[in-house]
Formats: sequence, structure tokens, C-alpha cells
Amino acid sequence: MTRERIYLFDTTLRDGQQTPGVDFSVADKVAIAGLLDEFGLDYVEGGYPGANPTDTEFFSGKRTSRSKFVAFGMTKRAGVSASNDPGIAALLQSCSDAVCFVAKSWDYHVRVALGSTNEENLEGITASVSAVVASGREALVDCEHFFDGYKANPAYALACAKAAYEAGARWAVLCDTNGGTQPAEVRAIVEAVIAAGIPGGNLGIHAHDDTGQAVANSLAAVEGGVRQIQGTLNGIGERCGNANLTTIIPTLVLKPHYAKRFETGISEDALAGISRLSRAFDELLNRAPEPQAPYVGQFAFATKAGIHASAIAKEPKTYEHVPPEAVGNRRRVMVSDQGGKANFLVELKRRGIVVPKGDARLDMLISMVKEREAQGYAYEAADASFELLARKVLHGLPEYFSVPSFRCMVERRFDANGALKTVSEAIVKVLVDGEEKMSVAEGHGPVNALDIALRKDLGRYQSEINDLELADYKVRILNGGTGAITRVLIESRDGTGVRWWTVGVSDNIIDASFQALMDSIVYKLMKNRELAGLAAAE
Ligand SMILES: CC(=O)SCCNC(=O)CCNC(=O)[C@H](O)C(C)(C)COP(=O)(O)OP(=O)(O)OC[C@H]1O[C@@H](n2cnc3c(N)ncnc32)[C@H](O)[C@@H]1OP(=O)(O)O
Ligand SMILES: CC(=O)C(=O)O
Repeated sequence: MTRERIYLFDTTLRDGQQTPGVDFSVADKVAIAGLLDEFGLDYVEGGYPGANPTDTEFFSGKRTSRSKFVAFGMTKRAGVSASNDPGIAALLQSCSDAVCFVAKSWDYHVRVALGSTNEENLEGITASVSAVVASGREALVDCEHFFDGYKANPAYALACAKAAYEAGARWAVLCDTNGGTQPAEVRAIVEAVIAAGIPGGNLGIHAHDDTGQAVANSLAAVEGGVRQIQGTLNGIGERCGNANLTTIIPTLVLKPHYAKRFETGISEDALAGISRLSRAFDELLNRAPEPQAPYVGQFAFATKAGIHASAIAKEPKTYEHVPPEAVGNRRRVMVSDQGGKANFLVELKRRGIVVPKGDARLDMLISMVKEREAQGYAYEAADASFELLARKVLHGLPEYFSVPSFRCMVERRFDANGALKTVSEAIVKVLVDGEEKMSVAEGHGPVNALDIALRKDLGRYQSEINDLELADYKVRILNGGTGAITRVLIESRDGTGVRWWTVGVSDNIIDASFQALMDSIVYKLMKNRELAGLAAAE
């Protein structure tokens, strides 16, 4: 059976740019366009040339080699010809393969937002598309508010989409701009549009996630007959975001319901890079990846539950809807108070720690983890602290150094200029090879000062921790009041690019931070020895 082609259109660099807090530089856009192009998207929409200097500069060159490079802009204004409209001129001057117009398709918007007549709007669509087609480029029209418009005035919404199609637009894209339409409505309206004469092969869907249905709406539109899907990486976009391509693409490729009927431009090899793509994008945005994201999230194939872990150890398919490797992700079996022996054995084996199921030390480790979790530790979130604890209990771990005492001070005082200032200082005594070293440091806060002092002089280990950096610091108060128990989680990374999390728990936030900082350094020293093929004690 021949499969129909679904075309994938990425609008990360255009609608994604409308996300609060997201502001791409030209260099960011070049890098992201490169990632999308390499991944195999059919269309990469780069932005709005003429709207701002970044986008105009970005469109001064062609930024993709395989994907069609798309410039976005609005249809011409009423009262001017397409050839005299500065917006159209900027689009035609851009180095793009295709132009995607946004056009009103809800008569209410034409009246209120444009202040023009329905006829002027239709004429604007026809003239704008014709100008792009005459320039030899592909034209697309995002029919803004199509579904709301169709519900209010079906004949006019259809007339807008038809004006685009009949003027030669390759795609009329039906947009759920306000994101409130439900999947069954999307499907029924798409079917009505096709019945009215626009072939599904010329229709696209652009869905927003305001009711958490952007992915469902995109797939409902495919069921209805559209053959282009617009979306963004990790679902970024205006308000609640756009349809998430990192969810839609694996679904189309891996789920037989779609894969039997449709093909995309994404190969299975490329799909195995989608988790990396998603994380590289978050890295560029400097934001933490969403751990529960379908397919690509850190927890997408993670299990805490003992009953699940035991079955997964026998046969992974028991609790996995697709193999994690297919999307470049991995299985994680976590240790916590929700886990049994199976969780621990799988996790220990993955870390190269072999222990027989009947070993009494394993029971000791499990009860220690459960006891500590009851006090507030969270080992499923602190992989490195778990490994240190496991190695200590099962095989012993050398004490590379110890900290007999530390002191942190926070002082609020007037400085020499009479300005009120808060100063944090830490003094740490470290014992290395029997020699006591004392380090003093100032920091932005007491934890920062403690961290700097702790890592200032570790004797013969100092050169080994020079590339150690703290990447993230999270504090959680586990019960209320000023005497509350505090959990601190610290993410560390080093020059090899490896990241790890450590945990500390105490009724004192400095003490909890100290535990997590110590675990981070000890883990780094242990990891260095493993990499060098040395015994942990060397
Ligand atoms: C649903 C979507 O996501 S559509 C994409 C939205 N994205 C953006 O708006 C981001 C980029 N936009 C911008 O930088 C600016 O809005 C610009 C440069 C495009 C225009 O700026 P300005 O000329 O100052 O106009 P302004 O932003 O105040 O208002 C938009 C104008 O476009 C008109 N307009 C809106 N949609 C269309 C359309 N499809 N066709 C023709 N005109 C339109 C509006 O009526 C309004 O005109 P008015 O100034 O006569 O009232
Ligand atoms: C065009 C667009 O981004 C929308 O209608 O949502």
C-alpha cells in the first residue's frame, strides 16, 4: 500500500519567537535552522523579514540546504497594490524559498482588527499570493482564526481559504489561533473544507495549545485529511505554545496507526536523534528541559514503581509503548521508597555495580534508601548521591578528604561609602592526607561562599576539580515554618559535558547544601578515577 506524504513545517523561529522570554539572536537562529535542516523538516520558517533587524539580517542569506526556507509576513494592506506594499517588498527581497502569509479568515477580525471590508481582505489574499507566485516562489497562507471564523461564518472562512488556493498557494493552512477548538470540531471542519473543494493535499494545520490539545488537534486534522502539520520544537510558541513537533513526529513515525498510512521526511536514523535535538534546543534557550515531555523527556521511559521495574527487568515492552532507543532516549529504573529489589539491581548494574540478589548488603542499602527518603532525601532525582551511597554500603568508598569544620557568616553592614551591604563569608577546614588546610571565601550568599571555600584548596586533588561547575541549585522546603526540613538538590557538570545531581537534607539550609556540595566533589573524584581506569581508592 502506498503511503501518503505528510509535510512537516517548523515555526520555532517565527511563532516560537513569540514565546514570552524567548528572544533569538541571528547566531541562535542560524544554529537552530541548521539543526532543523539536518533533522529533515520539510519547511523551516525563519521569521518575519522587515519586522525587526534580526529577522531582516537572518533573511539576508539562505539558511537551510534541504528544508524549504520560509519567510513570514502579513497580506498586503487594503488601499495599496501588492507592488507598493512595503511588507510584501521585504518578503520578496528576502532570501527565501517560500513565503507564508498570515491572512484573516474570521469576518469579525476583518471588521475589528483590520478595519476593512470582507472583499478588501479577499482581494488582499489573492493579490499577495499572486505576487509571490509571480516571483517564482512557493506561497503558503496561514488562515488565521480559521476554526473560530468557520464557526461564526463558514462561507466567509471558506472563501478566504479558497482565495489562497485559487491564487496558487501551495498550502492553505487552517489555524486554531486562539487554541480553543476541540479535536472533534477540528476534524469535522477539515472534512467540510475538503468537501467544499480544497484538496487535503493542499491543506495544513497550525494548532495552539491553550486547552492542551495542540497535538491532538493536529492529529485530528490529519484524520480529517490535511497533509501538512505546523509546529515547534518542544512546543514553544505564543501563550501556551504551539503543537509540539517532538511529540508529533515520533507518533507519526512509530505508531502503526499513522505509519501504515503516512510517511514523513524523517528517517528512522534521524528520529533516533530527536531527544538530542530537543535537549540541544533547550540548551540554546538556556532553559531546563521538561523531564516529563513525551518521548524526549528524561522521565519519558523512567519508572519508580517496584512492580513495574520487576517486569521491565524481565521484558522492557511490559511497560514501554515504544523502545526508548527509537527516539534516542533511554530507560531509567529509579531507586526510591517506591521501588523493590528489581529497581536497585537494574540501576546498580547500569552503573557497573554487581551485587547478588540475595546479598544482605543489598537489603541494607534498600532499607537505608527508604529510611533516608522518609527523612526527605530524593534519590531518584540525585543519581550521583545514590551511587556514592551504594558504593559505600556495598563495596566501601575511600575518604579522599574530610571537612572537620566549616563556618558561614552573613553580615549586614554599612560599607566605607555609607551604603548598606550584605556580605557572606565562609571558612572551611579540609583534611587531606593528614594535612589540615583552611580556606576563606566571600560569595553572593552563604552557600556560594561555602562552595568557593570548599573548592579552594583540596591539596593533591585540586587540579582534578578545576573543571567542576555547579549548573543548578534547587531548594525545597519539605514542611512549613522556619524550623522546616530543607532539601537541596545540586546539579554539577565538568569539562567532559557529564552532569550529575546530588542531594542534602537538613533542618539547616547551609548544612543541606554542604552535604550536596560534598557529594558533588566526591562523585567527581570517583568519576575521574573510573575514567582513568583506576581503583576508586587511588
Ligand atoms: C497569529 C500570529 O501569530 S500572526 C503573527 C504575529 N506576529 C507578529 O506580529 C510579530 C511581528 N510583528 C511586528 O513586528 C509588527 O506587528 C509589524 C512590524 C509586522 C507591524 O508593525 P506596525 O506597522 O507598527 O503595526 P502594528 O503591529 O501596530 O499593527 C498591526 C497592523 O497590521 C494589520 N494587519 C494584521 N494582520 C494583517 C493581515 N493579515 N493583512 C494585512 N494587515 C494586517 C493590522 O490591522 C494593524 O494595522 P493598523 O496599524 O493599520 O492598525
Ligand atoms: C499564523 C499563526 O501563527 C496563528 O494563526 O496562530
